[in-house]
Amino acid sequence: MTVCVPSSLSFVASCGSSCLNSRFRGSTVSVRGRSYGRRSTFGYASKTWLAANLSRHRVAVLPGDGIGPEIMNVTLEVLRRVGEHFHVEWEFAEALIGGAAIDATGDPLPMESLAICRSSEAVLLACVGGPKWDSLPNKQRPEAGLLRLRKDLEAFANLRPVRTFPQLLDASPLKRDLIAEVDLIIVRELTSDVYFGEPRGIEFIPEGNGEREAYNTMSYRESEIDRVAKVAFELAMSRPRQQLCSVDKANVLETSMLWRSRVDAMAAAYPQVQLSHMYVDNAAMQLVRQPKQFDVILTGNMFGDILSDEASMLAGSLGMLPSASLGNGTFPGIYEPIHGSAPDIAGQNRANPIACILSAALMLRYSLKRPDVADAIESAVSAVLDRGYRTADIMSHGMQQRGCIEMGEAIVETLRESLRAPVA
Ligand SMILES: NC(=O)c1ccc[n+]([C@@H]2O[C@H](COP(=O)([O-])OP(=O)(O)OC[C@H]3O[C@@H](n4cnc5c(N)ncnc54)[C@H](O)[C@@H]3O)[C@@H](O)[C@H]2O)c1
Ligand SMILES: CC(C)[C@H](C(=O)O)[C@@H](O)C(=O)O
Ligand SMILES: [Mg+2]
Repeated sequence: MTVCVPSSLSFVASCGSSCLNSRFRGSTVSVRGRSYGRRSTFGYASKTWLAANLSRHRVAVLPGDGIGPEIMNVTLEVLRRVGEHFHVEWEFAEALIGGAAIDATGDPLPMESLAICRSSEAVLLACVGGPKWDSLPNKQRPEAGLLRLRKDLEAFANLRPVRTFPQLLDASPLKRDLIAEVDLIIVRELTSDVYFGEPRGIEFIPEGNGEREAYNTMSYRESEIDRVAKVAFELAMSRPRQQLCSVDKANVLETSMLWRSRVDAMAAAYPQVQLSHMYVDNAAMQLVRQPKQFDVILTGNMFGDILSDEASMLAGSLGMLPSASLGNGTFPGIYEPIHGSAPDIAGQNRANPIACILSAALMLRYSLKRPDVADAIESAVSAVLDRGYRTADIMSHGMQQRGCIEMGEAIVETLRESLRAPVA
């Protein structure tokens, strides 16, 4: 099976293609009788050069709820800036999801949104949910729209990289030495487990004097375990340490027992990978005791959800962690920060847009095959942190606090400065 993961890794992936843009309509300019291509901020490029180097990408943009529109606006500005420099023409196809979609259509994932996502090369999503919709029946909640999107696009492998920025070591409540140079990645299964298992429900117990019982089903098929385990093994192969820790609860749960046996069986095909297993309760503790012991962590949907929020504190904040949700290449990948809609700070210009911006960088790297552009964005984020700019969630002594918009402007400005030279 082909798995849709970074082309920079040692195996092939197909996540939608970048296409040469024959429709580009930039103005041409004439200098001393010679006709040149479109004048960019940075200089002139020949028509032939432009024809060969222009790319046009259609991206579904789903701002969602709460801080979603704020961080998405900033992220799109960053993409526009790098687009100008690298001659990437964007088609941002905006679509509704979550509470915003419920308010407009009654459905957290309208058919039209799904069609827009399916017809795009990648999906860039901010976050969904909020107290306004918390009392709706489960299937009508904003979160149900997100889960349906992941399932419909068969995005079964959710990659959640956790890297500490050296500039943010004091932003974490954990000790500097403990978190310096953490570089791990959680591969979270995303379309099965107790999130999707049937039966599920809340019912009155027969003869229970009005008492209700709620139940969910944790289930995994072998094929579901195998396909995500393969992603994790391949990823581990591509990394210098080549270590894989599979996290489960195989001392109690049948799903985990099956999980462990399938992962063990696959290990024979990857002799270079050093495989270990860990129970999830121990893994939660080890992540804060000695996070540098981890390289690639493979785990199920619910354990991965919880462990990744915990791991975000290694990087200083939930507002720092991006993610990529990938399938086998049939459908576009979904790129989303791991955090939620942060209703407590929504509408206050206090959100950290970096997780969303870094998710856009992952999109460029994985789906759009533009690691050069992704690098530029990641470097600009790092440079802005070097300058001491911080949103409230990563603020520490002596740094300069900025709002969401100002943080975005600083990143765009940094890109403007660092990308001054024309593309050769
Ligand atoms: N992928 C998603 O869309 C997603 C993920 C998690 C939660 N949710 C939903 O979001 C809503 C709120 O859930 P929650 O409060 O448990 O989790 P949350 O992630 O929204 O917020 C948890 C805490 O982290 C802070 N935070 C999160 N992102 C931040 C950012 N970018 N910058 C600064 N601070 C940030 C929040 O202010 C809050 O204090 C719920 O409706 C939940 O279902 C959605
Ligand atoms: C909102 C919710 C459905 C979602 C999840 O549990 O997958 C979120 O917590 C996440 O981590 O993306
Ligand atoms: Mg979560």
